[in-house]
Amino acid sequence: MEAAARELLPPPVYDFFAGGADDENTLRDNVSAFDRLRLVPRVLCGAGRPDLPTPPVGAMPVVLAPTAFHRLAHEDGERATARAASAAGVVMVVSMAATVAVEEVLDAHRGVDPDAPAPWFQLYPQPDKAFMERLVKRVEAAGCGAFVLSVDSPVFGHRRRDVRNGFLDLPEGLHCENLRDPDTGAVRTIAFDPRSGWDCVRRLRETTPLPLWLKGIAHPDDARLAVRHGAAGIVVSNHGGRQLDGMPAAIDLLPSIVDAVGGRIPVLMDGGVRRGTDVVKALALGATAVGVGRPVLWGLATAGEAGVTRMLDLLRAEISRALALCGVARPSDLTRSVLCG
Ligand SMILES: Cc1cc2nc3c(=O)[nH]c(=O)nc-3n(C[C@H](O)[C@H](O)[C@H](O)COP(=O)(O)O)c2cc1C
Ligand SMILES: CCCCC(=O)C(=O)O
Repeated sequence: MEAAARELLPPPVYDFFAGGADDENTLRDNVSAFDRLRLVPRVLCGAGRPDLPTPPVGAMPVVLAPTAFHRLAHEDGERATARAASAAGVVMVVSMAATVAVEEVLDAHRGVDPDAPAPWFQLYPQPDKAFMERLVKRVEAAGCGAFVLSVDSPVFGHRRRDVRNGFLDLPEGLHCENLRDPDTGAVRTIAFDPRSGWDCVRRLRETTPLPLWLKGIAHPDDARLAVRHGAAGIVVSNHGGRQLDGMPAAIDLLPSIVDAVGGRIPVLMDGGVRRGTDVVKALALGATAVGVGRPVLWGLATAGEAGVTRMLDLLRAEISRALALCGVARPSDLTRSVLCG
């Protein structure tokens, strides 16, 4: 699907989606680290056909990671993504930098299956606290089920492809609709705030009763702090290799964080998940579920809603087959013993 999307997208847009920070070492490692892990199945387990539902996320152990600017991939943008997520019963994490307003994304989602798990909403900490509070209330009113605070972006990563391509602003007509002022119609820009600290988490928890996840946790000490600050869960992530180049692959960060959390809250991971066997490996290392970022964009670029649906169908079939081949009945039954060494 990536190859097909690359044919269709303007090269600077493909590069913005595909690229990572600086030398892209972390970007490449996210994928290759999965390939270095090997699975050792058990036989004659009599596990039957696997059952994929995965609380607290959805119909399978996969969520759609928040990615910016879906209308760069397809005219319908986040509406198309939401319809595919709704049909599949998986959680879509709507980016703060979505190019469709959260109310319209939620309408599209409800239009397919009103009983599907509600989308979650991703936030970057903003220095303007009054604005943050208004946005949180707006997102609650729209019907999102949780917030995901991305804590890995005190400044924006340095993406050399974008610098080379002069890819700085959204093209004419596309805007971050969640940052539009309802009174003036003006759209503000997303701030990346190096002064934000744990008080931002405290404040958000006081602002909303919805579960608050922290995304971009890499250090076990931060995982413990997240638990202490009442996070509903964490997402182990290096932002798809787009922030600090030189970080370990996300899958290699996972085990020590799972150990630090000790089962107190669910741990998700994202970065480099491309196959059902990658999902199995992450779950074996203690993740409750995984996020996929770029695969959603490739699906969108190739065929809009149908492309995202196709991507999710492929993943679902691969997860189911991999679980069956490992002799495991459900995602939560996976343990480290299925991994070699
Ligand atoms: C084009 C693009 C845009 C992204 N935009 C956001 C964003 O707005 N907010 C956020 O928290 N993460 C963002 N991410 C990071 C993803 O949520 C996720 O961590 C990453 O894509 C996972 O890696 P994968 O693409 O290898 O699956 C973005 C990633 C990409 C590739
Ligand atoms: C202004 C949001 C840009 C999102 C993005 O590119 C990323 O988070 O990687």
